Amino acid sequence: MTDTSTDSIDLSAIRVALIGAGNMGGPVGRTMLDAGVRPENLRIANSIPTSSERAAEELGATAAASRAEAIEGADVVVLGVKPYQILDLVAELRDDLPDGAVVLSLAAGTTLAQIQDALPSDAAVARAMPNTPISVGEGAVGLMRGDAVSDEQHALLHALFSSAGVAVDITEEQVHAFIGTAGSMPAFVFTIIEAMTDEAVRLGLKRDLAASLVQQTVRGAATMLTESGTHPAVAKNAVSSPGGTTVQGLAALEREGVRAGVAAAMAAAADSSRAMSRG
Ligand SMILES: NC(=O)C1=CN([C@@H]2O[C@H](COP(=O)(O)OP(=O)(O)OC[C@H]3O[C@@H](n4cnc5c(N)ncnc54)[C@H](OP(=O)(O)O)[C@@H]3O)[C@@H](O)[C@H]2O)C=CC1
Ligand SMILES: O=C(O)[C@@H]1CCC=N1
Repeated sequence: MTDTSTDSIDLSAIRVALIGAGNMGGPVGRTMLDAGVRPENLRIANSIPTSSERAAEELGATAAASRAEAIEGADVVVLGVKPYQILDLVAELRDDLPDGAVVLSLAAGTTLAQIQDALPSDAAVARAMPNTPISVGEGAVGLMRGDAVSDEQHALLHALFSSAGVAVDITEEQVHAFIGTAGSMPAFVFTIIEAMTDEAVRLGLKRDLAASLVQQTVRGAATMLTESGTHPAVAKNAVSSPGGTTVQGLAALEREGVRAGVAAAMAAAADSSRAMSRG
């Protein structure tokens, strides 16, 4: 996985069509606005005009009257619909795609080759595997580049995700691991945070305090590892006094199979991605 410099790419004249601004397309639109795309140059088309208008208002972008209108003159066409819809959408847009536009699919489990096959052979196609924390600039994006994507288009895609958190190039084989580790991971973390918060309430803390303590501790632990480069096992040992409270909790975690549970969740997401890609 590699990082790409996005220094000095001016996004103020770049036109983006966002077809499908839902739970993931919405944050993708937001991060592109944060990176410098102008609101009038981010045109949104959802399934029906009222939905496009609602999404555009929420993001501070522009609603298009139709999918065809959204992609007119676009430099980048982002496809944020569900995987089962994407090839029909590509077939619908095929004849109206502007020359020089790069098609960027967010869909899990639909390969570059499948999208490329539905388009003229010289069409530039890329995939992005984002996660929802890009909405706060703390997400991760894996970018997959099709053969017809030029160096300039590739740099443009990186620039569009420059406010997302981390954006790295990955291969389509790596995307399965990437989904387990980043794309689906927020849902696993949210579930664990919910469980910790509920238990803090059961132990007697008020819910507001419980929620803020759990979030602060999870955020703090992650920041500590990032900033210090310390191995998690070393950081864990520094919390664990001999015969103290932490070792009792850690022994319970191991007994309950938390490590195996986390690994199984990540592997299940990766396996599901691989199975979807096989069709
Ligand atoms: N959610 C996540 O965390 C992640 C999702 N993804 C991928 O992102 C894609 C979208 O997922 P998600 O955002 O969760 O799904 P949502 O259901 O939240 O959003 C789908 C969006 O597509 C729109 N849509 C549906 N049909 C059409 C159409 N014919 N033309 C234009 N827009 C249409 C919907 O509009 P309307 O509301 O009007 O129906 C909605 O805005 C999927 O392919 C998924 O694999 C990738 C990484 C993470
Ligand atoms: O659940 C899904 O299929 C999508 C892909 C990664 C996160 N959400």
